[in-house]
Amino acid sequence: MRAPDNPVLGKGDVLLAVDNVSLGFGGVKALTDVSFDIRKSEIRAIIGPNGAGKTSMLNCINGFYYPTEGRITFKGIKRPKMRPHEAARGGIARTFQNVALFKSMSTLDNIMAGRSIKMHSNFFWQLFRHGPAMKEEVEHRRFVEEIIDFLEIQHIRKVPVGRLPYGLQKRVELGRALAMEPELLLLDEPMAGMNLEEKEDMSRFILEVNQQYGTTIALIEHDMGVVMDLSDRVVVLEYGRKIADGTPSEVKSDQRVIDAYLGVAH
Ligand SMILES: Nc1ncnc2c1ncn2[C@@H]1O[C@H](COP(=O)(O)OP(=O)(O)OP(=O)(O)O)[C@@H](O)[C@H]1O
Repeated sequence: MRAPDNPVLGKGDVLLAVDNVSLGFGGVKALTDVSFDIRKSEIRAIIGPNGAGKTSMLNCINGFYYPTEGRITFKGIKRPKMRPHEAARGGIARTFQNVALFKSMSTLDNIMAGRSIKMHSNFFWQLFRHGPAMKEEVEHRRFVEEIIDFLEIQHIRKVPVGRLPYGLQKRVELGRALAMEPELLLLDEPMAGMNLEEKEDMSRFILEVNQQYGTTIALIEHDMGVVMDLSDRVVVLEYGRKIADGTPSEVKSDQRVIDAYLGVAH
């Protein structure tokens, strides 16, 4: 029997399942037979040395790549081939290793751009900011302002993001992803390039998003302190294969994980 299109999942139910996924680029195998799941309302980390296949995995989950083998099931439904914007409409939003914002646009406009995925009125009405579009825009703007308050970025709401320091750009990018009200939020190295204070702020926001809104989060992160503090469960990849999966303390004491990280400068 086919699952309903929008099943109501409770905390701890499997939200996304990755089953035997492999991904190849010509002769290079980025992922080999990887399986794991992400449960509703958890913070799930994906870790591993450089080139382990972490970003490739996120790209499969949000539709940038389609697995060569295996399948991905989201909310109980085997995912058809889908593009990133379709995944976003389905409830999967992400941020990128290198910030991907509209640099000449303000913080507010970048976050509004993320919100546009939720807007229903057609282009004709939006063009004239009239009728249904007007009312809709007011509501969406209110939601975006809430995100701006939540992320404590009121002071930069009108600033073009290209002029902001990197740590703040990362925060705006998080805001844009939150504007999509995702069920699953994918964060690719959310702390990369940040100083200690910025990392603490970002950790706090990630925890608050998870706890206040119940948003399920999967993140790639190299800072092991952050990973161990934030995540409920950790999956470890090495050379495209899964080598461990468990709670932070289980993973930390796993000999294969210790070996994989020996000599790696993270
Ligand atoms: N578009 C692509 N074309 C060819 N090879 C690719 C492509 N994307 C990734 N790869 C290869 O797949 C492997 C996994 O790369 P991936 O970026 O997923 O690793 P990663 O764990 O995210 O690494 P890092 O921590 O350095 O970001 C690497 O060998 C990489 O060179």
